[in-house]
Amino acid sequence: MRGLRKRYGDVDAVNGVDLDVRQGEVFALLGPNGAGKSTAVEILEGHRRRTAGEVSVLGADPARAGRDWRARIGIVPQTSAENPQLTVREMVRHFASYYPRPRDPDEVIEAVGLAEQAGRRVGRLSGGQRRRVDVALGIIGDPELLFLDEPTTGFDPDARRRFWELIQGLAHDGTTILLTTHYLDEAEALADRVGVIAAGRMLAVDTPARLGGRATATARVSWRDPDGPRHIDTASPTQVVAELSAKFGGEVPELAVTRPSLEDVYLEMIGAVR
Ligand SMILES: Nc1ncnc2c1ncn2[C@@H]1O[C@H](COP(=O)(O)OP(=O)(O)OP(=O)(O)O)[C@@H](O)[C@H]1O
Repeated sequence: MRGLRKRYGDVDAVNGVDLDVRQGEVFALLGPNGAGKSTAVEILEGHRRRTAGEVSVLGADPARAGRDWRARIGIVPQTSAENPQLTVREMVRHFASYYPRPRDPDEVIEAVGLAEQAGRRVGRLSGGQRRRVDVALGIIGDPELLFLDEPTTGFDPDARRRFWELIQGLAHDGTTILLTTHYLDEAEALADRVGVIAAGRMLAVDTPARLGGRATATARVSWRDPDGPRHIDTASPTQVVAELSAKFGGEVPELAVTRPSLEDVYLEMIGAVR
């Protein structure tokens, strides 16, 4: 996208965003509530009209692309409209019939961890289980490009880890993935690169490890002395650890070397535009 803008009345929801997501990449869009993430993603999906700017998705303009293009993308929207009367298996099979080359419905149900619930009506599932149905419907068409809008909201920790493995598997098989998330650990686990949006503008795009200068940021070396916990902030933690090791003659009690977390740099970044 180049110079993407979306205006609702007098609100600039997306205010001149440039972004390239590469084929085969997992890209995470981060940003506070109301930053413009869903608006941008829905424009890319062809579900929302833009006010201005250029957009190309799999070589087509989503505002004009047709059914063939639609069959090549998969969408897990933020809120879904499932039929509560259908069973999980009926629902997934039904969606499979929309696509020219769908994946096997039972395999997809298994992959999202719903094999045991396959015969249960969607309306009887828990919130997290319904979210897994959404994910199943997003991948049933075997998309080249998958959009995931806050996919793991409501997942328990085990389901989130399993979902990550599913996404890593899809990425490994070459699916390009654009996701939005409020979970920084999710972005760190999944994304090749992240983009931080606030107030409709892209503040930074980088790998999770390098965002906001994380990789070169001052490290904190902390340990326990006989008289209590100690720490030093330093640009050369290896040297500090070597000195401590010599001083203690071996193991340094409670030794840790830490750098700012992705959440630390993210919060600092969005704090600057509040
Ligand atoms: N249909 C609409 N009509 C008017 N304003 C809208 C509409 N949809 C979104 N907005 C406004 O556009 C801005 C961006 O909203 P958007 O849903 O894109 O944010 P988001 O980053 O996805 O937020 P969240 O993390 O809460 O999902 C907000 O100020 C929102 O109130």
